[in-house]
Amino acid sequence: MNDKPIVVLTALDVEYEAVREKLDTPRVHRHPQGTRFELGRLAGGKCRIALGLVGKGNQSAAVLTERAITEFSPVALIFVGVAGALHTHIPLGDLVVATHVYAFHGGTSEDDGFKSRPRVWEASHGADQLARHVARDRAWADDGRTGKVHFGPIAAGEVVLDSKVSAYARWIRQHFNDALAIEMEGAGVAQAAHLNRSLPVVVVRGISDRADGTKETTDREQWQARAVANAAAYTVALAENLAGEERDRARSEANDPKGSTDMPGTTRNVAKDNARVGVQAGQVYGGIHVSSERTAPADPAEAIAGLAARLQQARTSGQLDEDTYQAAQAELAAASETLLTTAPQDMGAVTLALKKVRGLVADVAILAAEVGTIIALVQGLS
Ligand SMILES: Nc1nc2c([nH]c(=O)n2[C@H]2C[C@H](O)[C@@H](COP(=O)(O)OP(=O)(O)OP(=O)(O)O)O2)c(=O)[nH]1
Repeated sequence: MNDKPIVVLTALDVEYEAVREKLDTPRVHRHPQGTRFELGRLAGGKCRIALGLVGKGNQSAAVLTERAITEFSPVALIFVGVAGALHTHIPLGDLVVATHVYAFHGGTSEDDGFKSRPRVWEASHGADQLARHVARDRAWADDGRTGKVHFGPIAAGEVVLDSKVSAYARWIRQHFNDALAIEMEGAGVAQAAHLNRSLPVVVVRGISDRADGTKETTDREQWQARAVANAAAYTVALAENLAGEERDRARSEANDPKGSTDMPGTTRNVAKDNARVGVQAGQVYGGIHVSSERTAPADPAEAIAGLAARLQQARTSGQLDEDTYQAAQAELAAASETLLTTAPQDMGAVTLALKKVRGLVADVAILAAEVGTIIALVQGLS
């Protein structure tokens, strides 16, 4: 089964908490640069979520979206948060899902005034259709939620708008008249996704104020928490649907590999003790070309570095759990260190550390085999 997660990003703690509540026993996933994601399945559902907090603003949203995409290779990305309404027909607590995101700050300042040069990102057709379907279905509101989902453009900039009459308010009304809501992260997220082969992104915003000078009051009345609770409920339903579509797609490709340019589903083997798995295949079409997947490096240090990278991939794909991954990396680091500081005839400690790694990754046959190859390389040094 294809088990790539859906990445869900948020800017504020109140937004993060609203989504986190929906996860069944989330576990921390630490990025080497310090970003902490939480991975978990939706309670009562099948979809895996990688949840992250990007903070306020388009810049950090773009950087951390890029980081999340690289780390998890997700099926799709959803940004969930609050926003201010730009049209009076959208009440507090309703949701706005972006059909377009305007980066409204772009422009040129000339003698006769400021000319707008916004960047615009359009939601992908498939994601937009599915988001509308989920909104119509209203199963997400089964627990009595009354919020409505509106589809339309969202304006994303670097300011919190809390006025009807300020220069910003006039500027937005004049140039982005169809924008339904205003916020500060959608443009960064959309740009990062666009640069990643146009990964499908859905921006979901719960309306928590009217961007009209009353934000302090609506914040005090807890509208952020109320609005984002609606947004999180809708997001859960959307994520399950996005993941379901991806499963259907993977299944139909596996059943009809001729119509697909990708490899059908991956076959994963678990080899224990002395068992070995040669080739296991469901159906084989056409001529068969067999070659070794990788040429093993002759240098043990290089081989250990390659293995460290593959351990990381195995952790990301869920083949290795966090504790096993950390323990294996620690042994690998010890092996590397000893390799550098020990004479070639005295490699016992390196071999021992590598054997511990092999024991730790024994459930992932391909990794265990790779460790075996490195052990042989190291033993060949002495
Ligand atoms: N409800 C609402 N949310 C907005 C607006 N503009 C805006 O960027 N957002 C979204 C995106 C940001 O992540 C976040 C900003 O809201 P906030 O409550 O943190 O704004 P603030 O900086 O004035 O808040 P504070 O820390 O001063 O209390 O909410 C807006 O006008 N209304």
